[in-house]
Amino acid sequence: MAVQEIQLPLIDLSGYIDPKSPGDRERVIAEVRDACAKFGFFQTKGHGISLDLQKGLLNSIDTLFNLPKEEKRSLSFLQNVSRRGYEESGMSLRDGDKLPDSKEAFYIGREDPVVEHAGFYGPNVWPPLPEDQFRTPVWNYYQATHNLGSIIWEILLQGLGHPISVMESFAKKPMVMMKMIRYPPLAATLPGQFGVGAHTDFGGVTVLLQQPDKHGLEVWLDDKEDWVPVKAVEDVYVINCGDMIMKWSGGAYKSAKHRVINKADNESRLSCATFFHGDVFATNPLNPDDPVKETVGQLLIKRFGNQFSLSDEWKREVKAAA
Ligand SMILES: O=C(O)CCC(=O)C(=O)O
Ligand SMILES: [Fe+2]
Repeated sequence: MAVQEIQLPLIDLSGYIDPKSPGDRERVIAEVRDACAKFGFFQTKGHGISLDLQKGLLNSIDTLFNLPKEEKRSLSFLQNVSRRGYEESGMSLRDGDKLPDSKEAFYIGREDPVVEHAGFYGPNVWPPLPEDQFRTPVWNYYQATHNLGSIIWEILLQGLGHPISVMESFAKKPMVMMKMIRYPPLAATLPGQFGVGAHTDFGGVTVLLQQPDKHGLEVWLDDKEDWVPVKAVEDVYVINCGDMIMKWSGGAYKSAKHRVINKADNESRLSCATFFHGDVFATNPLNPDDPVKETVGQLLIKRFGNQFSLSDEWKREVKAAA
């Protein structure tokens, strides 16, 4: 089948970030709209995130996951009310999957000094590594992808005819979670086990960095009824829309199923996904007239409520604020 030759659109964002002539921005807005309508995914260059930041982040992820198992376990995200910290291999199992994900992950988010809204906002967990080896490069990178996520949201809003100003009320204090991931070599996974099993992303915009040449991501294309590999190319990001965007855009933008199988027998694979959701109490920015006033927080709880045993306090607060 020719399916292997299908490539996701590659969009140069510099036309939007740093337009050189009239019409550049409109062109990028149209390209992003078409890609998200057709695939829910695209690849991008000209995104404004320096290679130094990308390399610094990948080094930090490598250092983190090379810490002794016990040390990593002591940073468990299950002990943290804001779900920041370490997730061990084998802890994620989706309904319908036979085996849990082989990946291990580490989560950070907004750095809020105190826990608020029972855990939507709060401080991060930082591993006991020298600042210049972990916290500084990771935080700098987080801010850069936070910025890129916001730009993509802006573009998506304009693609449906809304002004950029909608972002002001949507993202005053946006929930932006970052997930650093390591996939074990293929030889170390069980037959039939995935790095990350087939899923759609929950929320808003996902900004994904794949370690260069460490292939493994596959996207489901409805019209081909097949999985399409997305090559891991240096300095090329993968952007995709989550379920919240699909719902809020009335299906104009797709949230596509994807999965990861590390293709390398003897080498691990690193990646990092930044999920730009929006303010916990924000409602639909893609259709401000939407009569359903469901908030980002409520949608998050609906999706993860059962999976992640959220505290009742959390659920009550978000309900009360609706
Ligand atoms: O590692 C990747 O390439 C994708 C990860 C992913 O889909 C996710 O964490 O939601
Ligand atoms: Fe995903």
